[in-house]
Amino acid sequence: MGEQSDSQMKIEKGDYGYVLEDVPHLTDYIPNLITYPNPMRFNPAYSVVKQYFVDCDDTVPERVVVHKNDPRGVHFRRAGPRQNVYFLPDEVHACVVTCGGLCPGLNTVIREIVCALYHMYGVTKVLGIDGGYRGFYSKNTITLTPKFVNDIHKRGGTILGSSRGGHDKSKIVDSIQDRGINQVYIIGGDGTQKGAAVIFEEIKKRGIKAIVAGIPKTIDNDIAVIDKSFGFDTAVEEAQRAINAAHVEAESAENGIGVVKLMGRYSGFIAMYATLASRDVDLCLIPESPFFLDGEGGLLEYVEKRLKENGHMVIVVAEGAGQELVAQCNTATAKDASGNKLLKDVGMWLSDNIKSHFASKSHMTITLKYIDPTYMIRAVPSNASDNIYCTLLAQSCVHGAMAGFTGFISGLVHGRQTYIPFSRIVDHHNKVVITDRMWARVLASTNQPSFLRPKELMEFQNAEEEATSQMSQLNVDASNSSSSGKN
Ligand SMILES: Nc1ncnc2c1ncn2[C@@H]1O[C@H](COP(=O)(O)OP(=O)(O)O)[C@@H](O)[C@H]1O
Ligand SMILES: O=P(O)(O)OC[C@H]1O[C@](O)(COP(=O)(O)O)[C@@H](O)[C@@H]1O
Ligand SMILES: [Mg+2]
Repeated sequence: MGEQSDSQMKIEKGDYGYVLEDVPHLTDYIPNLITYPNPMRFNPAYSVVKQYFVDCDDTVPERVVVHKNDPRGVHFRRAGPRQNVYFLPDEVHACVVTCGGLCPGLNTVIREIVCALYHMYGVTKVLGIDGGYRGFYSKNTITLTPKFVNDIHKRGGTILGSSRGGHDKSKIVDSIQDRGINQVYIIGGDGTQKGAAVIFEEIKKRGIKAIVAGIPKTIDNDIAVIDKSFGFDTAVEEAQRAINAAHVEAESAENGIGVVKLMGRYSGFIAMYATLASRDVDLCLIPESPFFLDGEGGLLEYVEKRLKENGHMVIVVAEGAGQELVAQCNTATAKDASGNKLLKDVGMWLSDNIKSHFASKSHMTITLKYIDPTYMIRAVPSNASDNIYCTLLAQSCVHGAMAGFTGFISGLVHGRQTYIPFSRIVDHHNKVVITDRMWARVLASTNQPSFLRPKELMEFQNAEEEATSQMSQLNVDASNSSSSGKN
């Protein structure tokens, strides 16, 4: 664990500032590989589709809102089946592993990888790795067939099990080599994909003809570049049940307060979208937006005001919100087996603080109910729209592997399936931008104060401006260095 991959970015430049951030291919390190016609050509379901195969030059832009004279900017390779493949069906020995925290849709992704391999490419050797990365070297494998995975998308969790920690590069690659595995499908979040990048580098170093392909997973929806992560829709939907319960409890008591804690370690996407969807929330707290409790303009003043106005209120708090405040009264820090910081329970802390604030106010008795549905949300099966999304991600991943691409994740960019290099998603977390329109919509819907003093607001706006200008500069640089044409 904790190793860095040393993968060099594969960049191709074109006219008008066009940049392709490409993904590695088996032929980068194994020359003269034989190709075969894609077996889908002979599949009655797909052979009727006009232009079913993706043109090898198709790419997808990272930015779609542009000005007239902007350079064309960064692009990713479009995912999908290719005319030719680098594996014969009988030659493929695939495996699937799930790592990190649970997320709705894991089973659907497993199911669809197995079914795509079997039904689209005629592959019949697919193994499940039991219990995350450590399962490669410490557990027996599970044979995966379409029959075995037939119903699993209706269940939450992962039939393969998952874990944190246990990433031992040499043991994992030894196991891949010893078993003759040549397609490794790795489903997991940023930590998992860092581990996948390390495995890819080692496989390349050993010169093995084996693909490493990732499917990004996190319920927090904070993976960079992609439109959204699978399971996020389901999580937002499921969060409504908790918010509804909090609202019912709050409404039924005099000065009732319902507090709901939702997941979001570094980002408040679930809290933000669940709040916007619900319309019953009066206060939404996320890690990206600082707040304070006491004094003028503080959270407790707002709670008091809202109760006086409305007689009840609902608060949604993301687990990573206000951690610096919680840490002031509880400084112990611990990490999980993967090295992620373990968070303090902000929901409990907030509830205690609200209760003790009102305990000293005899004229205002409150009833506060704290609901922590986090693991209940994570454990549900994916909803219909996530099921379709998981299917497309899994199929794209299999197409990419059969076409010989490796060291990539499949992800949706502006509604198109793409192949993205590991390095683009592991070094950066998406965050809610609190100077953006979406957060403004939340503030408008809850009517909560922003808790930002003018100086803090200026700092946020400046940071945002700087990030935007850095992005523009990157595009100008890309444009300048490629103005001489393709290289
Ligand atoms: N920098 C890293 N290098 C190699 N493996 C890592 C790295 N970070 C995390 N991992 C491994 O990835 C797996 C999942 O990581 P974790 O952070 O728990 O979840 P997630 O993938 O959801 O972010 C664990 O088995 C962990 O050991
Ligand atoms: O209790 P666990 O299993 O460590 O999971 C808690 C964490 O998992 C998450 O749901 C998602 O994290 P990962 O994407 O890294 O798995 C976080 O929101 C949460 O902090
Ligand atoms: Mg993570």
